[in-house]
Amino acid sequence: MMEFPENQSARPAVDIRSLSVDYGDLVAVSDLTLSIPQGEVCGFLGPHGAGKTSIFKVIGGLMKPRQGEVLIDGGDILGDAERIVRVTAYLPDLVPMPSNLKVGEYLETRASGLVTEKSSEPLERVPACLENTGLAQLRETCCNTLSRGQWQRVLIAENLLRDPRILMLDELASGLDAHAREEMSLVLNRIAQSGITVLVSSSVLEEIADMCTSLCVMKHGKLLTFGTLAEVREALESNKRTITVTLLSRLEEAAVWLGARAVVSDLTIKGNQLIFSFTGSEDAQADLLEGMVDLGMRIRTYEEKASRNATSRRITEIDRIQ
Ligand SMILES: Nc1ncnc2c1ncn2[C@@H]1O[C@H](COP(=O)(O)OP(=O)(O)OP(=O)(O)O)[C@@H](O)[C@H]1O
Repeated sequence: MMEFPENQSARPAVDIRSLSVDYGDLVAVSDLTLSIPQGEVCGFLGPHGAGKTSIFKVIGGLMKPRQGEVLIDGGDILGDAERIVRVTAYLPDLVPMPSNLKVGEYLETRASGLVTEKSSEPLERVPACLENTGLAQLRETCCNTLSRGQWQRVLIAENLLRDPRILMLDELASGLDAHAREEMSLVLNRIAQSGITVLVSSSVLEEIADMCTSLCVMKHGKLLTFGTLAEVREALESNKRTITVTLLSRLEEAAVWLGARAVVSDLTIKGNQLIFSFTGSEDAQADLLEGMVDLGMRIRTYEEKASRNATSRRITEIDRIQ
């Protein structure tokens, strides 16, 4: 039988396998497996503490995981510091602005400091990076007069100087208005179309929904769901139900315990009732009830309702999983 060469385009750009990240006893990321195709703008969505930054730091070589692999274009990068520097770029949240440099000067200064195989390369890339981030008109503008969105784009341009394969942007869209988000969306999609895979993190779906081609929803270090916006919406909403538990005692304690479960969201206390949304399998729901009983909670009633109008819900309501 004739053998075909390996299909390069079918290979994921980022292949995360069984990744776990700890800080001492605290598990920040738990057994995460995820494949992201090339050219995606993939949003990592989850509440604070979900593990998003930890994943970016591992991929960017800033910390080592307890276990797992991260394959970029098919090769594991975690043991190869040189390759990590070559193929990944990580832009953390809140990078201060330089006071007195113009945008062009700033990028040229940063490019001159970069060591690559050909030292002239990053400098030569400055005009293209300005163009790709929609900053060509702002080349002569002082950095300290830029809006937050414009400054973020300068930082993206800076990260593109090294021509990475993966660009990771932590909390990129926080504090941007609708117009700035729209500009950012155009820039990120242009970068993705050039073959660079873009990973963006946020705790608010609305901030990144329009700029992402796929979403990875996380909570407590675990992957809840991964897919396109429409798929993620459907998965979350079709599986979501509202549970009302009436307790005879230990209401506050039960609320804290339930609030820490990845499958529970929107928890409210009303009289002696706990009302919350549940997103998970039937087994997970049975486990939850068993856990409450094991903890000694005295349950008088337990009622479940499917979420109403699931398909007509607005995108912003997915935020409630957080
Ligand atoms: N340096 C650290 N030392 C100890 N624990 C840490 C450290 N950094 C993060 N953590 C903990 O690891 C967990 C995951 O944090 P991480 O920053 O990865 O989440 P995140 O989803 O990016 O949150 P945020 O949106 O707040 O940045 C949290 O419980 C956090 O408190």
